[in-house]
Amino acid sequence: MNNMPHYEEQYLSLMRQIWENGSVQRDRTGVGTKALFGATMRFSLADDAIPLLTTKRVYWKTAAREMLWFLTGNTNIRPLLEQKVKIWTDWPLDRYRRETGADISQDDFEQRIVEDTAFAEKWGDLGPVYGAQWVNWPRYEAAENGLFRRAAKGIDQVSLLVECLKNNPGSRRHIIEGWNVAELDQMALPPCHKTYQFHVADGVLSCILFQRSCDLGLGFAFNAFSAALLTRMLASVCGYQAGELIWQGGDVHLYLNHAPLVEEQLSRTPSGAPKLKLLRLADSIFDYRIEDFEVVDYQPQSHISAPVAV
Ligand SMILES: Nc1nc(=O)c2c([nH]1)NC[C@@H]1CN(c3ccc(C(=O)N[C@@H](CCC(=O)O)C(=O)O)cc3)CN21
Ligand SMILES: O=c1ccn([C@H]2C[C@H](O)[C@@H](COP(=O)(O)O)O2)c(=O)[nH]1
Repeated sequence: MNNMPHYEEQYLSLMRQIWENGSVQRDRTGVGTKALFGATMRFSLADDAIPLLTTKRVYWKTAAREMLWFLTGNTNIRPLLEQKVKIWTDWPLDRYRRETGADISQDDFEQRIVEDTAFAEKWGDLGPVYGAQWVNWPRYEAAENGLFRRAAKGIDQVSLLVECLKNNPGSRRHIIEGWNVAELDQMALPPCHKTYQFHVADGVLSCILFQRSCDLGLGFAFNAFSAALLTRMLASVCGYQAGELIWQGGDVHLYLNHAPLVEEQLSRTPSGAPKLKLLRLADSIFDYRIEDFEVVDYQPQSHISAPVAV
């Protein structure tokens, strides 16, 4: 064993700092948070290292399925539910209950989305969130009489990024941006992990993720894993090694009703060095499948459940 602090110590010390010194905020959800503004964590991605939390089990396949769904450009929760991924159900369900007054259970709502195509189209869409902006950022072109119309195909930031990483590695413009100001009001939630910037140095690809708002108890574990996975997929299709994930948070918070999670997690000690294996080199960033990913040497402590603030 070496004497380097475990990568997860950064996470636990940020959690402790927020819990002890964060400012109490009345937030949008009404739950209330303790928050701190501005934080950075750095995680190595070299030699298949992956920033998975070890002080609780993280269902990384859920996060990987979500990332693959972003890359398809789909914004409907139906393909997620078909894979039993339920992390986005609360928002459409909330809207359905509000707009119809129906008293439907989450299970029944999810089943209806999977079985009824028309229902899924009407009630399962999140609006132009991540995937829509990543691979189909809307463009407008001049039409008759000085009017404009939406072009059939939007801008595929992901494909452009791959080309740019391969052909112009020294660029300082390797960015995927989710914050489309003109469409924020149509989104179920404005993007949290809003800006990804990549950097190539000596054949090594690194990523900075800027996350404007971070639910440190629940969302972070997914966001860090997903960003690392995206970096690994990009490195692989571009022929680079993966270097580092630098995570930067704006409003980083702990929901006040996460006290049991926070206290339990802060009592635990991180251990081990999980690795993410990409089992196949895909032809394109869009060709990866969940079966292509394997995590080894991951022996986390038990899962800690916590309520999600809607
Ligand atoms: N308050 C809040 N926190 C979030 O992290 C979050 C949102 N809202 N809204 C949009 C998405 C949805 N995300 C979510 C939602 C739920 C879980 C969650 O419940 N995770 C559990 C179980 C995961 C599973 O079933 O696989 C966990 O313990 O990690 C995680 C991320 C991330 N985002
Ligand atoms: O990927 C995600 C998505 C969402 N979150 C969290 C951060 C906040 O707690 C809420 C979003 O609420 P806003 O009022 O829009 O900030 O969801 C996350 O951590 N990661």
